[in-house]
Amino acid sequence: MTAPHDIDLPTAGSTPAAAPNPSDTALAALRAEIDVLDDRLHELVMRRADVVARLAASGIKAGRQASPLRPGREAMILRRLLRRHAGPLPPGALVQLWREILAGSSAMQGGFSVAVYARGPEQARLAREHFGSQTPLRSHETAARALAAVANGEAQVAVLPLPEEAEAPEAAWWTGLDSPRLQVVARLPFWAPGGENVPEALAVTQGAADPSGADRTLLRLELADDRGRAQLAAALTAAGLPPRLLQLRRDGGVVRALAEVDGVVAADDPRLGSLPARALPLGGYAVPERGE
Ligand SMILES: O=C(O)C(=O)C[C@]1(C(=O)O)C=C[C@@H](O)C=C1
Repeated sequence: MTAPHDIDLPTAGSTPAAAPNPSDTALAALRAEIDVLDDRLHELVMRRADVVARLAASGIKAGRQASPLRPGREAMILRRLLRRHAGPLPPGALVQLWREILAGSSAMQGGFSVAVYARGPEQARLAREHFGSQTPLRSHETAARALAAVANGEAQVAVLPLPEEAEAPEAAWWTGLDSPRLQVVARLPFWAPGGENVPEALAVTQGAADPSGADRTLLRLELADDRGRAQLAAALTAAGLPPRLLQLRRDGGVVRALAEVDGVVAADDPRLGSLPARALPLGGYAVPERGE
């Protein structure tokens, strides 16, 4: 026998429980699916961080370079992921997710901060997006000050504007870059939608970049005589270093050129010896990815 209070009888005037709305049920089911996937993703992100911690603790990288940053390796990771990427998530969102992960990985390996000299808010934003939302970023009044912060170990990376031919002598930071101590190691942004004129910047650290498999080098050329751009381009091409870009400056009596060439060119590369100029590699970067 059931006790009377166990029987669920509708009482006069009460309304029956509302049937669940089918769209609410569907929403709850999809959100439950998302929760399961978020847990899995989180698990993997934590496992990845454990591997980076093991890498850092092993000391394998110790002493090789002042900064934990390996832009070439990061470029290889991002290129591989972009190649396998499919589905509706925009590639820019994929890259930004990994930029946060990679920045967090660098921070885990010791102090990691960035000195920024930006000509405008867009370049400052590039630094923030590339080095993640959590990385300490400090703005400097001049490129020289941002470089000094890296040279004295206050920061691990300087983010500086891409050189422009017509800029003032004090803005042309590359003319005095203390290479090979300080070198260009990355070009920002690594990924951007194609077909747009994107603002860009260069990153400088102590020591050289690690090659990524598709790289470019910046060469500083100091010319003994004032030869023209076409002549210099021809000499570079004849040496096996056809320039993708060539900026020429005449500051006081000194003629300097900045050339961007394909591949990784070291200071002892024999091709540099045949040039009609003193040539010094200023570092280089992984060729940035520009979307369709
Ligand atoms: O491969 C390394 O050297 C790492 O430190 C790991 C890692 C990563 O998280 O994948 C982190 C930072 C570097 O800039 C590159 C890669």
